[in-house]
Amino acid sequence: MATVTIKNVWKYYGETPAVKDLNITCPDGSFVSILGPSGCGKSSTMRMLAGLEHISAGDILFDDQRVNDLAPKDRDVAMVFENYALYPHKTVYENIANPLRLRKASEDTIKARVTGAAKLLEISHLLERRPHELSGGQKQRVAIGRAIVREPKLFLFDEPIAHLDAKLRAHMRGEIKHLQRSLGTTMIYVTHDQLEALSMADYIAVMHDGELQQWGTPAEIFNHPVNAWVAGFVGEPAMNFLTCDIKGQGDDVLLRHSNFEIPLLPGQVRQLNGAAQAGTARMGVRPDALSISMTRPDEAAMQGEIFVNELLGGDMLVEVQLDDCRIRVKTTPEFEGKPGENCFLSVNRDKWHVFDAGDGHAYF
Ligand SMILES: Nc1ncnc2c1ncn2[C@@H]1O[C@H](COP(=O)(O)OP(=O)(O)OP(=O)(O)O)[C@@H](O)[C@H]1O
Repeated sequence: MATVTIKNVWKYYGETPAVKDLNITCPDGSFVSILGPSGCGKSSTMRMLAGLEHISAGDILFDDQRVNDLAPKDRDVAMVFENYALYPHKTVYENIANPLRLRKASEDTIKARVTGAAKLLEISHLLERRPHELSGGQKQRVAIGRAIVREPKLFLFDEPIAHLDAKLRAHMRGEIKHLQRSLGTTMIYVTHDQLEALSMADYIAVMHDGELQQWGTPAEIFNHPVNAWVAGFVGEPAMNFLTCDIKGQGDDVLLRHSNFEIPLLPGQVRQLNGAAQAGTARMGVRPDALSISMTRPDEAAMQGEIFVNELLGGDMLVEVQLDDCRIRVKTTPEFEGKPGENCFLSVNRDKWHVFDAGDGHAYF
């Protein structure tokens, strides 16, 4: 186990920076997800942690040890990739045993660790098979087994379940989280899938364009995004954004859209801190922080027209045309409004956000 510190780390490929001044501390024994879209620098970060990529500037420390110049084999790190790279001609047992054989471990140690890992991963019955006789999920377990037997101080998982089908992915999310908890080994898990990060990690590092946008627990990232980019990236269905004017003075401040006006709560006025008063701002509201009705509930309600309804299992997602934009509302499957009908939307006033119209930082 190890505390992993990434300190002012940069990665350049030629002139182009792929990772820009990254600072992250992953506590010992924690499950940390590095989350971001394709090209944001996730894999470059992982490869620097593993020692597969030179660090252009900055330091990486495992506990107090600076590992910048340590060869991959000396870092005591086990990696699992999306491509599990099993040896096709070897049995599952031998695939899992391979790193121990390379270390010249004793036959007793190999047997104990391989059977232990197989039991943990529930693949004991597959030990004599070869990779072509396994499903995608089973192959991934073998790859994880091969990482576990090394008993490393750090696991690096790079999109390990991205290619599995949705049902198996959901299952493996739980399995990997459970595994990390039972082993207690620090894990850094790269994904572009916000649901994976939110459901598995103790802490999430959200990256965009090589830069760390936000570090926090899943609840902090989801409920208090630091900027409009994080707010829009995390959460499914995605947050709605509306450009509004901010009007008023003192404690009486309103968010005004062509369609509605919402008075800010006193705490929200303080958080705005005068910075965006008398200007434009972006209002952000998640689909489940809105409620929809067919009659006007109060003066502050937004008025729109139902564009389309989508039934998503236990929820109904309603897309509403609001002047020149569309916003999405989560409601129950019993909702009876039909496309083309007028409707009203109310905002849960504790659960909306205001972002700066310029740089997008969150006021609240
Ligand atoms: N070996 C390389 N040479 C040049 N540029 C590279 C190299 N590897 C990555 N890059 C560039 O660095 C940036 C970050 O790439 P990286 O693979 O770290 O992103 P990522 O977030 O892991 O993306 P993905 O999810 O698609 O794998 C991208 O713009 C990519 O094109």
